[in-house]
Amino acid sequence: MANHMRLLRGRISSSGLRRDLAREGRRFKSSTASAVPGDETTGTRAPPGERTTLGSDVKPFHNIPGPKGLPYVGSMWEYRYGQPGLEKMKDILTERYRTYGGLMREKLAGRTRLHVFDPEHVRAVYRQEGKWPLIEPLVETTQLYREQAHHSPGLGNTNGEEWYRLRSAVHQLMMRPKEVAAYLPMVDGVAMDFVQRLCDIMDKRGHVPDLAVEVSKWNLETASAIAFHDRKHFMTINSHKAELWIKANTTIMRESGKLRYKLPLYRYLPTSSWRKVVKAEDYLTKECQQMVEDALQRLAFAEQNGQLTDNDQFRFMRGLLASPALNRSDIVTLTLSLFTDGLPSTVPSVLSVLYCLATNPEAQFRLHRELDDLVSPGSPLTSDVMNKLTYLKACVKETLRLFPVTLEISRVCPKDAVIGDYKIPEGTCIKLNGFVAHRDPAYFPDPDEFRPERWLRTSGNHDLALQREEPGEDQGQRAASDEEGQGQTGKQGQPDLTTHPYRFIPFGHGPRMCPGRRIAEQDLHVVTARLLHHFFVDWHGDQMGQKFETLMRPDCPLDFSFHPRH
Ligand code: HEM
Repeated sequence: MANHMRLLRGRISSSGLRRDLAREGRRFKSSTASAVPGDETTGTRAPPGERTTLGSDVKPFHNIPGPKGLPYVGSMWEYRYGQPGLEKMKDILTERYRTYGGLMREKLAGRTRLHVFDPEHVRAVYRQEGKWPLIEPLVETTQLYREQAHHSPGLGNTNGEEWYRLRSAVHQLMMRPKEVAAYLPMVDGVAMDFVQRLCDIMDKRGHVPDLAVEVSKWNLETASAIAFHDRKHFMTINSHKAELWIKANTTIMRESGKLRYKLPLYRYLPTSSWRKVVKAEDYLTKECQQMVEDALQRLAFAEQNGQLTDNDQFRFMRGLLASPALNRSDIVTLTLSLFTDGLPSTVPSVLSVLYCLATNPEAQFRLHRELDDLVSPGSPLTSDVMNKLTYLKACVKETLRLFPVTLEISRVCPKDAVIGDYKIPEGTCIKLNGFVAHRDPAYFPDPDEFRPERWLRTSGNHDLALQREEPGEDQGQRAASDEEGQGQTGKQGQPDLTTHPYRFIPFGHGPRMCPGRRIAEQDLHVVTARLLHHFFVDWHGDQMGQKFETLMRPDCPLDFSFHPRH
């Protein structure tokens, strides 16, 4: 009990947030330094004509529409026990958007949240987020567990100076394209082994039992190759170990998603859900500590024996060790993030890409043609080849539009602001629900169709190039240039919403943009290239949807078949 009470002072507890807000206030006045080294994302300008200051005609916060709900618990019961139920969170939020419009206010267990659906309002939130944006923890139970166990909090679970210390230590290491491209040969090697693994285990119909688990093992193998410069054989001899990792991660994401919409009793009492989470977190942390220790020993041995012959050996570990700001606990937590964050994000995205291609044979044929031109089974995928796979990248982007992994991006308002003519008080918890724009015909014509072509444009020499238009694409520079207007101007001087830079930000934007983005994209591109070069993929199931378990994953049995093409 005492432990639970102590946890009230958690790193992103309300008092912690107040401290962070006070610090933020100081920095807004004084700081001109960029948020993370090499990042000049912030300080975006307001489009001409858009208000940024508080005036007498600004409407009060409580006038923002939203469900009334019960006293204190607010609309929590509707998510937990209403129709269509928590798993269908995406549908519930879409319905809320239809009912209340681009801004919606609701209360959940005493906490008022502002939901922001409209890309123009999303832009307004990003514009005032500052250089050290404040968030609610990505996974609240993980934040609480680490606080209790005195572990380093990890990037998505902390704010202020602690966040900056961690983020600046790994930012270049994870986000610099050159840094990530150094892992390409290893990532490609694992993807080729994965193709072989599918060939080995599929039945005569081309059906792979437990495909989601197999893709998860591929992801763990790729992540361990990057993190530890080691192949752990999770797809073969150590597959049982991988299954334990996958199970622990699934437990955390599932239970955490449920606990988010319950009264937070687990903060004071060891409820059954909380005990499951602690067991899973204990397992993952202990295993990761062991793997980090093992990697450090191998690295020391290689150093002592003059075996470190090139920079790519133990690249990630050496990068972490080179940062004096990081202690051993930070190194374990950051490595754990690299190792497991792909499970609930990259893995469902791979499954969704396969689904989109299997159910859109024309797109699949076009991709086959691109791959046949550029990829050869016996040769490694080089950066040069990857750069030319424009249709493949458009397929991945289009999949993330139709099947986004995250429903909400969190921000806490660092100072009083105006969004959509309403006053938003300092400290307001904001949820950016940009995914509704993904299915809005104003932003994406024929939004329910899988049309990778919408991401392609013809360049001067008639080659197809991938559009670079979401602000996250290049860390915000483009967003800054697009701040002049909605995007481009369409017919009759109306803003053309189909080019709005905030209509599609699957990895977020600004200094807190997903640091795993480049790693996730490389993993997705490479594995899709290898799988689709080798197989024709078919789908035999019903229409696939998504279910909510903190993040989004496929909601139905994965009835694919894989047919070798060559
Ligand atoms: C398809 C795959 C993925 C998607 C769509 C995705 C998406 C996101 C989004 C939307 C955010 C919030 C960004 C914001 O607040 O503006 C985020 C944060 C984060 N992601 Fe990812 N992610 C993916 C994969 C990964 C991977 C593979 C890793 C680890 C290697 C990772 C690590 C993180 C971390 C640590 C944060 C918190 C960053 C911070 O608060 O500074 N993500 N991700």
